[in-house]
This record gives sequence, C-alpha cells and structure tokens, in this order.
Amino acid sequence: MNVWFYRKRYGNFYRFSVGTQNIVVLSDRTLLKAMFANRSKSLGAKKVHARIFGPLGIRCALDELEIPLHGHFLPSLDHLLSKSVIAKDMKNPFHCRLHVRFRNLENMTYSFTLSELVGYTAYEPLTIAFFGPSFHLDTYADYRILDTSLLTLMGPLSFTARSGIRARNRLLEIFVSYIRERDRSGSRDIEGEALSHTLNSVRSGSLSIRDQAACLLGLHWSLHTNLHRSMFWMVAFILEDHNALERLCSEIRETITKRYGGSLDALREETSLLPGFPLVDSAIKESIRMVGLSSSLREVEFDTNITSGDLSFVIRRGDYVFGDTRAIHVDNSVYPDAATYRVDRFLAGTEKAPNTLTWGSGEHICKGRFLAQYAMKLWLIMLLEMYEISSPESALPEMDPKSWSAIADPVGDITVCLRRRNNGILNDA
Ligand code: HEM
Repeated sequence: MNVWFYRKRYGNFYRFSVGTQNIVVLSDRTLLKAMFANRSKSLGAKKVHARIFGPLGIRCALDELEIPLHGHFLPSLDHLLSKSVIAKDMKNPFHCRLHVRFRNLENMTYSFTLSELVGYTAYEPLTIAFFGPSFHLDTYADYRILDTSLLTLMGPLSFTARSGIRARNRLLEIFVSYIRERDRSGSRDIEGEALSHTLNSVRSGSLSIRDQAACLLGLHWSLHTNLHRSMFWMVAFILEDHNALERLCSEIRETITKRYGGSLDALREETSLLPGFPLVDSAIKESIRMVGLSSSLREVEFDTNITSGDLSFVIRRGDYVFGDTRAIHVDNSVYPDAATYRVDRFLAGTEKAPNTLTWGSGEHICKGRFLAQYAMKLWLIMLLEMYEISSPESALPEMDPKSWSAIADPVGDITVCLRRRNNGILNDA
C-alpha cells in the first residue's frame, strides 16, 4: 500500500476507514518498533494470511487453519529458509541452473525486455533449488497470470479474474500431484530433508490435499513475486546510473579474479552465502529501499493502548494496524537525498545509512530474506560478469500507484541488450 505521503498531512499515526474496516497507520520508527515487537501480544497476522491463502485456493474455514498453517507450516519455514539450509540444500542447484540459464542467453536473441530477462533466468533455477528437479517447469506462464490476478482474486469481484482462477487451479493440480508423488517416493528423497520437513508440517493436520497444495502454492508465489520485481528494479537503477554500473562491474571482476581465480564456478565452493562483494550488497539494499512499499499489516486482537512520546491512543479490536515502513525509507532526514539512487549508500564507513525495514521485523519478518538476498546477489554477479548490458532507453519506469506487494510494479518495461563478455572466465565457456 502506498500511503507514505499522508504522513506530512496527518502525522506519525492516523486512522482511516475502508467501508467498515478501520486501518491505523503508524509512520515513525518508535511506533513501528513497538508494532513489530508486539509486547502486548495484541497484534496478529492470521486474518492477513487468510486474505492471501483464500485466493490461492484454501477452502477450509479460518479456525481450521490455526494448527496446520500457523502452528506447523509457517514456523517450519524458519528452518527451511535458514542460512544453513540454503547453503546446504539450495545454493548448488541454484548456482548450477542459473549458470546454465545465463549461458543459454548467448544463443538467444540479442535484446529482451528486462522482465523477460528476469523471468527467463530466475524462475527455473529458484524453483528447482526449492522444489527439486522433478517439479514441473512449464509453470512460469501460469505463475505470471496468477501473480497479476491476485489483487482481483482478493477482492469482492474475484469471479471476474477468470484467467487467474484457471491458472491457479492448474498450479494447484500440479502441487497435488507433487505431494502425491513425494508421498509415494518416501520422505527422504532427492530433494533433501529440508523440504520434507515443511511438507510433513503441511500434511500433519486435517487439511485436505487441495488445501495442502494451496499452502505450497503460497510458498511458490512468495518465492518469486517480490524477488522478480526486486531484480527488475536493481538492473533498472544501475542501467540509469552508468557510474554505478561501472563500479559494480569492477568490484565483481576484481573479486572473482583475486578471490576465486577468475572462475564463477569457484563461488560454489563457499560454504556460506557469498561473502564479499560489499558494493553488490549495497546496490541490492538501495534498490529495494527505493521501490519497497509498506506491507506489514496486523489485526488488533484486543483493545490496546499505544504511546508515542506524550501522546497515547487506543487501537481497537478488529482494526488493522499498518506499518508504513516506506515513510522511513523516503525520509530525507534518515536517508539524505532519499529520492536519488546511491549505489554505495550502504557501504560500511562513517556515513553508512541506517538499516532499512525492507523485510518487516519481529515475529512476521520476511521468512525468505536470506534466500532473497543471496539469489539477487548471485544473479547480479553472473549477469554482470558474463554480459555487457545496456539499454536504448534512458528513463526509469514509474512505480505503479496501484501496486500492493512489498515491491512496486513498474509501469511498462525496459529493453535490454546483452553482449557476452570475453573476460577469460575459466570453466564457464
Ligand atoms: C526481495 C524479495 C522480498 C521482499 C522485499 C519481501 C518482503 C516481505 C515483507 C515486507 C513481508 C511482510 C513482513 C511483515 O509483515 O512485517 C514478507 C513476508 C513474508 N515473506 Fe518475503 N519478501 C521477499 C522475498 C521472499 C522470498 C524469496 C520468500 C520465500 C519463500 C518469502 C517468504 C515470505 C513469507 C513466508 C512471509 C510471511 C511471514 C509471516 O507472516 O510470518 N519472501 N516478505
């Protein structure tokens, strides 16, 4: 939701209504901290989750979701998406598939749209790293249709999103067969133990197989939706800022030469998730800061008093509380010249900017944050190390004011041209 500009007019907390639903907006760091810490335990996310899982096909009643979804499935993601499991189970398949996808670009047409480039290179490697090599990979088109229809599916006219409903149902069928197939092959199989633990968590309760499939579809959608948008913007910003592009290419070339003997393959030997490349880290943070939207929403479960300095106010049971993190991200007093993309804003040093709230915080902090950062990092390193990239267009797309995800949708697309570098990389010709 894009409400940060109301902060100037209404202050750091205010309430508005959509129909009969009150929404309280909190826009300063202290209030946001209190919201995320949730010491009074009055703020929950169950109804918020149900608003997403409903359109993704869950049919059972909200109270039947309590144990399987909130008691088992979501908590299991802390393990599945931990740094150690990503490093052990997902890093290598992601690296290998990504490298193949980037190599294949050579044989393809010379220019693409940026979203085609992201979709072509990122979807398959991420899906395989997560769901294993047996997962259907002809699902990208349906994922895209579902992603663009989800807002309509969440609204009162959901029946109008016919193509979205058909795409979702096809994806659900694929997840139903995936669960059955894994049941047949036993819990320990080629796709590693980590996902088995999450699958068992979803199977442990009373959910029908279709509802279990909807949980996995939710995971599949979360895996791609904000990551693809973030990759798009990251490249859009550096294409517009030639100096940033040059500095990133130099850091990548230099690090790969000095630390990895000139070979992209040697990055796989790292046991942790790609240390080094501090400018790439900063570029990732900065692009998400620029286009990240506020998306932390909680439901008030009982009346609670909130205090901010001398002020005190009550949030009522049934209201929603919305953490306006973007208000902080675009605040010039926190991030000087906040509207300008500065690739080195987050480099360590005396003027290092404060951390962002991109992933939310507290109990419902983004579970996929480590995977997202790792995937964006490796993806950008491979892209810039293997190809010279340019664009005939010079303007950045606008952010779509109708965007509702954690990352804004761009209005339109960008054409990108790729030329294979001849930089003597070993082992990847
Ligand atoms: C750049 C990409 C991403 C961004 C910007 C992002 C951002 C967010 C944000 C802002 C939230 C809400 C936090 C809150 O309510 O306070 C969230 C929740 C979540 N994200 Fe991400 N996310 C990204 C990628 C991912 C990936 C790759 C996954 C992997 C499956 C993932 C899984 C989740 C899940 C499961 C939740 C719900 C957590 C809960 O409510 O307990 N995200 N994400």
